[in-house]
This record gives sequence, structure tokens and C-alpha cells, in this order.
Amino acid sequence: MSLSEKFVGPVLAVIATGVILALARRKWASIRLPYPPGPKGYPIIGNVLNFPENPIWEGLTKMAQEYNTDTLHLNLLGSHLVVLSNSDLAPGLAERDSVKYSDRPQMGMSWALAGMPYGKTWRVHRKVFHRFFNVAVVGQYDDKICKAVNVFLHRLSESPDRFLEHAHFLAGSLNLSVAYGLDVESESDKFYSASNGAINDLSAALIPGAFLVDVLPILKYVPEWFPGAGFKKFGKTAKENIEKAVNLPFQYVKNAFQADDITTSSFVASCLEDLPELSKDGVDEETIRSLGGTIYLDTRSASKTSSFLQSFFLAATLHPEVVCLAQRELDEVVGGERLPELSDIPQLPYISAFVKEVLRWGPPVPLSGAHRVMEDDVYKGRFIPAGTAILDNVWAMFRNESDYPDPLTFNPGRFLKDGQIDPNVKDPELQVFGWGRRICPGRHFALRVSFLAVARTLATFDISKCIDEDGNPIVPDRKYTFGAVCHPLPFRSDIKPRSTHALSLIAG
Ligand code: HEM
Repeated sequence: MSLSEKFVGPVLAVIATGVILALARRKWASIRLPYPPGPKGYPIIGNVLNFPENPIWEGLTKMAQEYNTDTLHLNLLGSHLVVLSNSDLAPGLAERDSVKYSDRPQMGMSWALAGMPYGKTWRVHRKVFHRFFNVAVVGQYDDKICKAVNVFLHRLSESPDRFLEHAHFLAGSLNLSVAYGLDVESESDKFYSASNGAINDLSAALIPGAFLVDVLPILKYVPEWFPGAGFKKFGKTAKENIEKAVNLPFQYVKNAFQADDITTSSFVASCLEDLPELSKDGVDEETIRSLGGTIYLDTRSASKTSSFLQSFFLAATLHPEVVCLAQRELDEVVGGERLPELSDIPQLPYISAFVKEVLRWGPPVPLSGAHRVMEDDVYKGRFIPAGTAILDNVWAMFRNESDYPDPLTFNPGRFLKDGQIDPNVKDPELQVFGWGRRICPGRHFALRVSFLAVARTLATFDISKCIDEDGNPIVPDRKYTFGAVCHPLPFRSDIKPRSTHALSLIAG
């Protein structure tokens, strides 16, 4: 027997003992260790009756304060939920073991990147998405962004009362242009309306009950009469609408590609062109079809961007003083001679701070995308079982007095020091897009759209409160819809071009 053969047996025995001990220790720890703090539940239903009403994030914040914890634990019908309300926690978990926290609870949207379980297919999709949206290449969409923002300004000058719809059209039409190269001129466009219908179905599926099923798929099995089980109506028609919305533009680009008739650049056209190279990584046509659909549909990205823009209008309407400061900066830098550009970002710190403050003050996604824990974990002496859904309570984080003094006040100045962005203030851009391996891969793109839309709108329009018949200003309520993506409830705003010169800039 060789020396190495002599050692194989003992070495294997030592490894096996180690593995058994580690498993036993973990099992033992899980038996002895408590879950993170939270209300005590009832047998079987757990904390279903403790679960807060809408707005859920506010209720969860209060509950976390009551239990003096920033990792609140709830048990819903045997499924575990942990809600984080400290901005350092999620990155901390991701740093310890990013893979363990990278899965998603499954609810039937696994065809699309955002809903996929963690694994090889997700990695292939994510890699392709990253290739076209990473920070080094995202500037390739600047022309499309400028064009869409200009169309938006034009629509705003024509029908300022419809500013909320224009914000939605800007986000939705831009995504169709980026994903498929489609030049959408109006809401009645066949591609836009198909996608928009499907987005509405998705939004309906994301109302509170449905939102919860996203997090805890076990709720799929509750009867339709159960409070919040309205998502059950999200049935066959909605699925057909989504299928149609994903197929229609993909097929259009594919046909053009096969006929060698691609006239406009797009994500799908570039992927089809690069397919021979991409296929080495396991990409096929279905991957591309699904990613095209992801950009517009599954991510609800258009609706997140439009939520941001609508909150921007709400903040500007409520706070004329910040609009004046922003316009002063814009006038100093572009002098009213031209429209601001993305290349002006370094010279426009107040506009950058404005964007950060809108994200903080009215986060489009108050409870950030659920992550599913893939293996048992012990965190700060508390047991987090495999399968737990983790939610990041961004709403709570953005109202944390120690990070943001006087948090309810809209004040872009909080992000500035000596006229520049203050690196010591926590940046909402680092929290609002999620965390770990599932962090929003469209964030660089979304921030460019947000910046340009805010800068160009403030450069060319005055925004103020409407006046009622008695001459009093109408102060809009700061109220939002409840869902996975939240929008301000419809409100009125008085939006007027700043001058005839501004109008001529918009006309180009
Ligand atoms: C203001 C606009 C936006 C906000 C606030 C936002 C926020 C988010 C959040 C919170 C997540 C979940 C992250 C997590 O699970 O930790 C997410 C995921 C995602 N977002 Fe965004 N997003 C925005 C715009 C966009 C845009 C424009 C795109 C596409 C161009 C996009 C593509 C995606 C994708 C593909 C995912 C899923 C990533 C994955 O599961 O691996 N988002 N986004």
C-alpha cells in the first residue's frame, strides 16, 4: 500500500466527521436559537392576524419599533418572513454569503429575470443583461433617452394637465425603444397598448394580496374570499396578455433581422446579432425573447421610472422654493441657451441632489424585491431558516432620523456640502435599487433617464400649485397607491413653459 493510499481512509474519516459535526451543530443551533424578534403567532396561521393593513411598510415599521428590532420576524401560515429596516443589514448579509441570499420566492413569473430562481438560467440571463446595461456601456442609450425626454417636454407643453400620463408614456415608450427599437408615437400604438395592458394586469396582480403572494407563495393556496386574495383573479386573460406583449415586438424585430432590415438599434437586435457568440454561454432565442419582455414587463421598470417622475412633480408642486433653487443652478450652467445634457451632471449638483431626494421622499418600491434564503443561516444569534423571504423596508430606512434629519421634509440640500454632493450622507441611490446579486441591473440606465427628465423639465417649465375659484392654492395630498410599485394618487399641478424661448428650445 502506497503512502498516499494509507492516508486516504483517515483523511476521509476526518472530513466525514467534520461534516457530520457541522450539520449537527447547525441543526442544534437551529433548535436552540430563537427566530429574530417579532410578535408571537397562533398555531398554524402564525402571524396572519398580526399582519399590518396598508400601507404595509408603515405597519411593519411600527411593529419593528415595538419589538425594538431592525430584523422583524413574522410567520405566515408556516412561511417565514424577515423584514430589514436598517440600511446596513442587507449589504451585510450579501457580503457574508451573497449566494445564500440570492434566490427569489416563486410565484409563476420564473420565465423572467426578476422572478427566476437563483441558478444557471438566472446567471445566463443576468450576464446578457449586464453586458448591455453596465455602467461602461449604458451611455449607448443616451440618444434614445434625449429623444424620449424631448417628446415628453413637447407633450407637456401641449397638454400640461396630463403630466402624470406623460410621465408614464415617457418611461414606457423609452423601454420599447431600448428593448426593440420601436418608435412609439402615441398611447394607441399597437405595441405600446399591448405592453401597457399587460403592465396593468401585472399591476393588478401586484395589489396587496398579490404582492404578498410574491413574497410568500404559500398564499396561492388560500381561498379567493381570503382578505387580500384578489390576486386570484389574475388568471388566464392576464397571462395571455403578457404572452402577447412579449411575443409581438420580439417577432417584429426577429422578422426584420431575418430580412436584414434592421433600421434602428435595440437590445433585442444586438442580441440576435451577437447570438453566435452569446450561444457559447448558453444563450438562445428564448433567452433573448424573455429578456426583451423583462425590460418592459416583468421588472415593472416602466412603472418604477414613471413613479419616480410622478413623485418629482408632486415634490416640485409642493415646494416652489426648491424649484427656484434648481432653476437658478440650471440657468447659471446652461444659461437658458440650450437644454441641459447628461454631460452636465458634474456641473449640476443641485439637480443630482434633487433626484436623490425624490428617490428618498417617494421611493417607487417601498419594500424592496423579496430575496429567498437558500440555506439555514444564523445571524447575530438568531435563526433564519431556509425558505425565509427577506424584505428590505426601504420606506423605514428613508425615514431614519439619524441618517436624514427632519425626514418628512423634502430638502435636496441635505445631500450637499459646500455646493457639492456630500459623500457623508447616505445615498438613497444605493438602497432604492435593492442589494446583493439581485441588485437592479437597470439602475444606471434609470438614473440617467431620471436626471435628464428632471433637469430638462425644470429648465423649461415652471411648476406650482393650481389656484381654486376663491384664489387659494390647492395643496396636493401626499398620498400613494399601495402595491409593489407605488405611484402618487392623481393630483393637480400648474405647469407652464418658463418663456417663449423655453418653448422654442422644446420645439428644437
Ligand atoms: C427608478 C427606477 C427603478 C427602480 C427604483 C428599480 C428598483 C429595483 C429593485 C428594488 C429591484 C429588486 C432588487 C433586489 O431584489 O434586491 C429591481 C430589480 C430589477 N430591475 Fe429595477 N428599478 C428601476 C428601473 C429599472 C429599469 C429601467 C430596468 C431595465 C432597463 C430595470 C431592470 C430590473 C431587473 C431586470 C431586475 C431583476 C434583477 C434580478 O432579479 O436579478 N429596473 N429593480
